[in-house]
Amino acid sequence: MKITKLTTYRVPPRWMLLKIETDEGIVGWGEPVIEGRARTVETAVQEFAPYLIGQDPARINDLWQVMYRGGFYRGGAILMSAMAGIDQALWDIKGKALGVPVYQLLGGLVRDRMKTYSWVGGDRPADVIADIRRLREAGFDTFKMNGTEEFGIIDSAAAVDAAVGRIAEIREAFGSQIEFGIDFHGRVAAPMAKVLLRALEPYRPLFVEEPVLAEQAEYYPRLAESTSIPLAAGERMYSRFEFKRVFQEGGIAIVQPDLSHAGGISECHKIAAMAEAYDIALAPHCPLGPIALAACLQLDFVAHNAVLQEQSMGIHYNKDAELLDYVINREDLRITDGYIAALPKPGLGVEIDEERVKEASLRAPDWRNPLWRHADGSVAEW
Ligand SMILES: O=C(O)C(=O)C[C@@H](O)[C@H](O)CO
Ligand SMILES: [Mg+2]
Repeated sequence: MKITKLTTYRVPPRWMLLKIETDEGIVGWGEPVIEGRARTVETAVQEFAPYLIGQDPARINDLWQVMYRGGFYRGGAILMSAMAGIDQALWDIKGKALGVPVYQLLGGLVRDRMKTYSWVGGDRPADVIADIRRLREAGFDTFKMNGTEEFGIIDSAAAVDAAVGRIAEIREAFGSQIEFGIDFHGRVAAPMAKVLLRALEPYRPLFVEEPVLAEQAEYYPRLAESTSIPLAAGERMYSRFEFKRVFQEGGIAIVQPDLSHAGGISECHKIAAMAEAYDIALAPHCPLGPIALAACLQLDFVAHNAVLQEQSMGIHYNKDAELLDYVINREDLRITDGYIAALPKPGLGVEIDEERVKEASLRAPDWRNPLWRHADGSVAEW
């Protein structure tokens, strides 16, 4: 079998889907995208295309190594996202060619269903109580929300009280009937992370995510020493070579690689195994589309340490399109009582409605994340 064509579709809300065709008519789909840099990743995918066309799609490991080591400059958000989507599509092709789901090619199921969580509250997490009530009726009992709005390197007791007060209201309203992660989203600098973590301690969040920016990873072990709250990170780390330093230094209890940013199924499968060796839980990051989620689930079903899966249903970013808008059979990704069952279909387990994708690509936005500023006019972390 030979790769014959790569076609990228940028689509609402902010995703990009990749179709890889072969000379035997088998087609694989991937989701190479960095939110806010779709066109840049699209160019990176098209730069890989001349080498890939004519190659045997079954040789995923060699193609991955060529894409990674064949460039003198390597790694990083753009290239690893382009590679991630290509890798996902190659696994989709392999599974379809052999007539099995990808998880069968990775050693088979370690679980029958995977627990998911739902976002609440949006960029400025004001009224999350109503969101939680609505989603509990849909069967979810685990949630994630942003922990703060703009937050200063050093900030006020009032800003801390505002962040903590919202969490106190949640515990007051639901007690221990629900679990929730708090995403600091990199908005909190190291000096205030310790203050916030200590103030949140009494409300026992399931985890705090990105307690500091990924480029401040050296703080993870020190922050972990200061709190019993499990710390989570990974969405802005792009290869096992980045994750290994975090594993060695410690501090992270839950690792959250994004299968559309960190080199795809091949790379994240290795990251998951490394994490297991350090007794670190896996909770893949996935605020994206159906192919990214399907790729995550293929890993979740073979990784012993997988504990939670993010999915973007109803997430505040999904304007003009929702998680399941581009799949033919929405039942493939049905969430029942907060769980998704193992996807039985060959490949990644979802079938893409290409006509719908083509039509939507005519409306593709150039999504950019908001640019926030502090009251003094200086740039604030979003
Ligand atoms: O889902 C998460 O955990 C996030 O932090 C959302 C962030 O990744 C945005 O997708 C960036 O545009
Ligand atoms: Mg996050």
